[in-house]
Amino acid sequence: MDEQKLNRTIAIFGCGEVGATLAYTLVLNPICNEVILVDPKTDLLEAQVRDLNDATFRGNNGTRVRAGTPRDAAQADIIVITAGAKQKPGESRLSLLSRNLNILRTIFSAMQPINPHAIALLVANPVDILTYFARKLSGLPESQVLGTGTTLDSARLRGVLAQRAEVAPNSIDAYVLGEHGDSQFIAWSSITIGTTPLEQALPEGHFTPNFKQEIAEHTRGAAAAIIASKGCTAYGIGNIAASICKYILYDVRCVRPLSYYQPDLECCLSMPAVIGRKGIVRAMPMRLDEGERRELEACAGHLRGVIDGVEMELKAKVELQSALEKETVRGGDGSGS
Ligand SMILES: NC(=O)C1=CN([C@@H]2O[C@H](COP(=O)(O)OP(=O)(O)OC[C@H]3O[C@@H](n4cnc5c(N)ncnc54)[C@H](O)[C@@H]3O)[C@@H](O)[C@H]2O)C=CC1
Ligand SMILES: CC(=O)C(=O)O
Repeated sequence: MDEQKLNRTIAIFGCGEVGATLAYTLVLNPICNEVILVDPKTDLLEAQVRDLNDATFRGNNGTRVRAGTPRDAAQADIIVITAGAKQKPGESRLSLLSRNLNILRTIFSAMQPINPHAIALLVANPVDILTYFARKLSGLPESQVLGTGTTLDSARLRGVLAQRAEVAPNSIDAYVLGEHGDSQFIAWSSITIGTTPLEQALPEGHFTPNFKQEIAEHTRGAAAAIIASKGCTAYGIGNIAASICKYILYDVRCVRPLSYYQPDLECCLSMPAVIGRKGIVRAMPMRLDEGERRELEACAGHLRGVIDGVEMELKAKVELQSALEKETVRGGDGSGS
């Protein structure tokens, strides 16, 4: 094992489809010496640990997988959150919010205190909203809390464009931005194949509004189409989350559309950023045309609306709790009626 892999730990909350696929990807492409899995389903957890370790013995690759507690996971270099409910066919990612936010609260409260240098990588959905609240719940610096965001959608976009243009996907620079969800949008104006703008790279007459709509619908609907047949998506996100872990541990400084806090939009959504050992090293400003700018603002407005709804509900609960406590004190004093 090379020097950089020594004493590197990646903790994964949730060892269902996504968590186990990520762990398996880390075993096949070793970048750390330890993977810690945390899941309240203890039978599943033990079985996943044994099965994953079986995959490490043949090559003696130096990565070991073990079960851990939230306190163990809190000391990892990277803490990945895949824990949570997933969409049933026809359900939206946003419908998972209240269940997965409760799980997120449990996880971060069980982890305190957290390694101050850890990077929290959110995968569970709705990933942009969970990333927003993980910043608050973790107590970590803003730049150390990020979500996989539209990295997966952008890969799907490159895949479909590659088929249409008959070139390799990695020769295409194309970004889906905004929400990892229905309000996402494609930054068409900046797509290039090699250095050639997409419109010129496609056969004449192909770059039409219909073409754009068809590709956008394909990309936006890709997860639902897979979930309808197999009940989950795991390989794409497993590979992407493992790559992001590598960019972090090796300070690779790749530019990817990750979900992170956008101060001007007051929410977390995906915009290109440089990713390295400290998480979001810096934003990489991107030129958007007027229509794309409007889509970004609409997307942020939508996410902000969801966040405001959660925060109002929380505030109402706190106020109710405090009113009930006052009532109890008054009753206890004998001053109540
Ligand atoms: N961001 C993205 O691009 C993608 C996100 N996802 C999301 O990832 C999440 C996980 O999906 P799957 O693995 O397919 O679901 P799954 O149901 O197979 O696994 C979820 C696991 O989380 C565990 N869990 C629940 N509470 C926990 C806690 N407090 N601590 C640790 N583990 C806990 C469950 O016991 C379960 O084993 C879902 O929210 C899904 O929507 C899935 C694919 C892509
Ligand atoms: C499930 C999900 O978020 C995805 O595959 O994009």
